[in-house]
Amino acid sequence: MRRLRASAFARDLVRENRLSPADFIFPVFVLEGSGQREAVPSMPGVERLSVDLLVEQAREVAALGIPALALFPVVPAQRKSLDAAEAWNPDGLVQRAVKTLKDALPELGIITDVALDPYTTHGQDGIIDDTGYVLNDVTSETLVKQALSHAVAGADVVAPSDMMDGRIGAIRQRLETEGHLNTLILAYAAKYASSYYGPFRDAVGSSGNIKGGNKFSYQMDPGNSDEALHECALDLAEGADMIMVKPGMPYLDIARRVKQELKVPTFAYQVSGEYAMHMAAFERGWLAQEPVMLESLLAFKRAGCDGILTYFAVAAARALQ
Ligand SMILES: NCc1[nH]cc(CCC(=O)O)c1CC(=O)O
Ligand SMILES: [Mg+2]
Repeated sequence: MRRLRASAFARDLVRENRLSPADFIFPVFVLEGSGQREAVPSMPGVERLSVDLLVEQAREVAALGIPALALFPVVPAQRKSLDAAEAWNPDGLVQRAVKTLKDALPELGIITDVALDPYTTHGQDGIIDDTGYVLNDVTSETLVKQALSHAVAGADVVAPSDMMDGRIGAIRQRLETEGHLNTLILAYAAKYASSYYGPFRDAVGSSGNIKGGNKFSYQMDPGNSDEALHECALDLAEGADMIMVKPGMPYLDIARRVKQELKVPTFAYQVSGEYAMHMAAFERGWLAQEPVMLESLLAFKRAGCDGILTYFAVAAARALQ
């Protein structure tokens, strides 16, 4: 076996999987105002940006050959409510950010997150009843309005990350009747109730709202694997174009099964906690940043993913130039 490992040319020639900037989706946190830039303490190197600065960052993203951005809003407390009405405000932060980005960089794919957690006072992804239970169908109707407002603003891809049942079908139907025939749906079909999301909740400012709560009644149980295939099959039947598995590295087995059994475009989200643990080790000098970052991303390709949503997108794309 060692003959093919003995020289760089032979290793290059027989390498089965490789990374390219075209594999990445870059997640960004968008703030109100202009000239605003805030560091996220639990995610070193990640900044929340107002739309004007985000456009500058998006230019670099596009120049590096990264195909798409995923937008996550930081919603001011006074815009949060029990009914999450700000989520479908045509002049809301996300809707304005989408318009501005599409005007500035029409070729860059813009993916929007369809979920209510940035907009609810309690930080849950849906509308709750008086026991705190997240109501499925009422939430789904709200998600339809939110997704449509994103499509109207010009989003290329709407990405429901809420895990309500039936919402993909409802969103697809509404997009069709409103004439948004080519708006893509990236379904967070296999999204686990993970403890790796903590830094993200800090970044969007929802961790204080959700307090000691959890999302066990709608996100998947980490013990399950077959259920992920069932979830993905349902979302595909309802009209999803692409599937997201989330988190990433601890769920590579799921990404592998989804790709192998369903043979559809499959993405994985290397989530905030995965980013944070890598960065913590890099900052301490315990792991070497560039090779470990690239190795962590290559694992997704080997598992069969078509792409990776990662906070390392820009750093990795630079490393690959
Ligand atoms: N709609 C919720 C949402 N959208 C993106 C993330 C997490 C992403 C990350 O950790 O990087 C979450 C997590 C949650 O359920 O609170
Ligand atoms: Mg589902």
